[in-house]
Amino acid sequence: MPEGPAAARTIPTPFDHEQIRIRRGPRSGLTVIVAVHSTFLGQAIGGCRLARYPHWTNAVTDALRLSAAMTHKCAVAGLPNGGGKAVVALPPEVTLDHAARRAIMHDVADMIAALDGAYATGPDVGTNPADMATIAERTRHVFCRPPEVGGSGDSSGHTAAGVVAALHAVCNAVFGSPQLAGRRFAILGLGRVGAHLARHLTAAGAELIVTDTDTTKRQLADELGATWQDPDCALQADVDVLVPAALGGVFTPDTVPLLRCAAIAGPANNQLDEPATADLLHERGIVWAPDYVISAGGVIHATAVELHNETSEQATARVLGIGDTLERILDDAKKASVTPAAAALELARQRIQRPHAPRLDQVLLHKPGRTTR
Ligand SMILES: NC(=O)c1ccc[n+]([C@@H]2O[C@H](COP(=O)([O-])OP(=O)(O)OC[C@H]3O[C@@H](n4cnc5c(N)ncnc54)[C@H](O)[C@@H]3O)[C@@H](O)[C@H]2O)c1
Repeated sequence: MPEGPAAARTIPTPFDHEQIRIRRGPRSGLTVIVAVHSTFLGQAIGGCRLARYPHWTNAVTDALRLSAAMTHKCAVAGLPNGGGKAVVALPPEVTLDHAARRAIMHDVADMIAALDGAYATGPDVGTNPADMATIAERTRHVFCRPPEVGGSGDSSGHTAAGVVAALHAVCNAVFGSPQLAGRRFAILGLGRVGAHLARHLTAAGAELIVTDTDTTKRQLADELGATWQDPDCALQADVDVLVPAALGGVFTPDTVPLLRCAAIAGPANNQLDEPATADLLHERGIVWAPDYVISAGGVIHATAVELHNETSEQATARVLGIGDTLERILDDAKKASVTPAAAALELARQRIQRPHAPRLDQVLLHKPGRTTR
């Protein structure tokens, strides 16, 4: 390993985890993965994802990438935390009743408890504050339980608030005005965050195209007077800003040439199939606001309120700071003639140092090879 200042500023790679635990849950029978990417800045945090995967190994890949992105997210947000993620791999055909869901959450909770504070979880795709209350029955390392049991509740409104702050910054950088009124947006995914964004953008006077694979969400589109399109069409919509708010991997060498937007800014985690896709977007003149920068509102709010005892107003002010952070990143990128992705990574680099090499006894089942960077 090289020594000196350059080495000290090296960021952990996506496959450079401190701990990866994979276990078949004794109650649920499902594969549960907990990936702790880094605790260098503090306790690793990141949501618990409950999603369908063709095979549990796909869930491992997801956990590795998502937990690494959480390290970047926390660093850029200025949080004293590292990145982690819990993923439960649901086989495609399985449906869950109440008892099965509790069993899953207790399996997740026991794995978190065994990490002895290295990682704390919160809601993510497929889980909610009530699930966090179930996890809290077996470990205290959990965020966003419902307010009635002492947590800060659903984080999606705060995530959306951070994205809105980022959208103002993007519009300012790309169109010379932070105004959202009259701009055209396409929101891909009308889930918890996407629905908040759709309501906010409509109220701000923006023109909206929306989509979701769940066609029951069309009701919200009708309510808001938004144009409904199917997911493939919406991706190619002729809009000012595309707002990915569903799952990751949307932008690939195949989809980038189809895009007709000026900018992309949305909460979906891991939007690029590979980091190099940021260069393809840049070459097409499309400004990509790095997902981990602008989707940090939920985690910023939850940690401020639940860990640092800040008031909701103080926490909200921090969330809105995402707009300033993105403005700085877009400005740095322009000055250095690099992509916003590269400028964001440099900001993360300045805040993260490479953690100590993992102890072998911490890597219980799986330690993928280090990638070149
Ligand atoms: N909830 C938060 O606070 C938060 C915080 C940070 C990042 N994120 C990320 O934002 C994204 C959305 O989160 P959420 O909490 O709203 O999730 P959600 O599960 O509530 O919503 C996701 C929505 O996307 C839809 N969808 C799935 N595949 C789709 C596709 N191919 N095309 C269009 N729609 C599709 C689903 O039907 C669902 O309505 C996720 O990537 C999540 O990791 C969420």
